Amino acid sequence: MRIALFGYGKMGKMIEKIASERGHDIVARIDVDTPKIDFSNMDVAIDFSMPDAAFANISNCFEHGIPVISGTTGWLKDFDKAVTLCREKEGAFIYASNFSLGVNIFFELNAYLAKMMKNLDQYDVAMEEIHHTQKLDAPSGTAITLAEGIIKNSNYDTWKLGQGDGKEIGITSKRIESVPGTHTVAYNSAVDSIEIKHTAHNRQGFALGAVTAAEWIVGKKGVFTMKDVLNLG
Ligand SMILES: NC(=O)C1=CN([C@@H]2O[C@H](COP(=O)(O)OP(=O)(O)OC[C@H]3O[C@@H](n4cnc5c(N)ncnc54)[C@H](OP(=O)(O)O)[C@@H]3O)[C@@H](O)[C@H]2O)C=CC1
Ligand SMILES: O=C(O)C1=N[C@H](C(=O)O)C[C@H](O)C1
Repeated sequence: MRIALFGYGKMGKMIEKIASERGHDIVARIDVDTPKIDFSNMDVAIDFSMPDAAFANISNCFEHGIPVISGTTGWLKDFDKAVTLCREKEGAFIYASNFSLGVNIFFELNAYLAKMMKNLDQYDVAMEEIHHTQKLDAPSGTAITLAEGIIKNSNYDTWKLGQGDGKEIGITSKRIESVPGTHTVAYNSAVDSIEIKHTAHNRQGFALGAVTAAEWIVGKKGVFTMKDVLNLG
């Protein structure tokens, strides 16, 4: 498969390594100053760039009929526009705030736990995410997906950065040198706490998930999620 990388930073380089090990060709490494992109020479695009760049990259690929795997976080204000354009152009699209198998299992666990806790008013939920100091967005995309999973399955109706209040899920974002990504969801009462936690040990899981999604999407049309790719739930 011929893969174009939009964004060739920490994730772009890890994806190149995993994709090459799986026998794929990296045909383009696109950065902010790439003068001209040859869309005729790629089967799929994988975008791990920057919040301000993602939507333009994704739109450009749809305009040229290229399926897109999108891992960049912090651009979701434009997500609905991307979905509409994908459908208009009969393209193919997967966005995931987190491509790792472990986090996608964690998303399911989070939804299940939220359902169990729904009517137990003595517990308040709180979330913490920890990432490396170069991360541009807060809270993390994964924390937002976890909050959405709780909102869908509980009486909480929104989230906010910092301390939550009543029906708000409070999310604490910490930035610590070189942490790949740690997420904790805690239900706290006066007598105990229940916590679920996912810890990424490195970036390989994210990259493998993105390459797996790219392998899966070629030849398909539509807007999909990692649940479709991984056959979860
Ligand atoms: N969904 C998931 O599973 C995961 C998502 N992420 C997300 O992926 C994104 C990238 O992460 P990471 O690789 O760590 O970040 P990096 O900062 O290491 O890499 C981002 C790269 O994008 C480049 N870039 C800037 N503008 C453009 C543009 N217009 N087009 C293409 N590339 C551009 C940057 O170049 P330059 O430095 O020259 O500006 C840089 O090389 C983040 O949003 C992060 O949150 C990260 C891990 C997992
Ligand atoms: O920026 C990162 O590094 C990561 N970003 C994603 C997010 O915002 O959730 C996924 C992962 O946690 C690493």
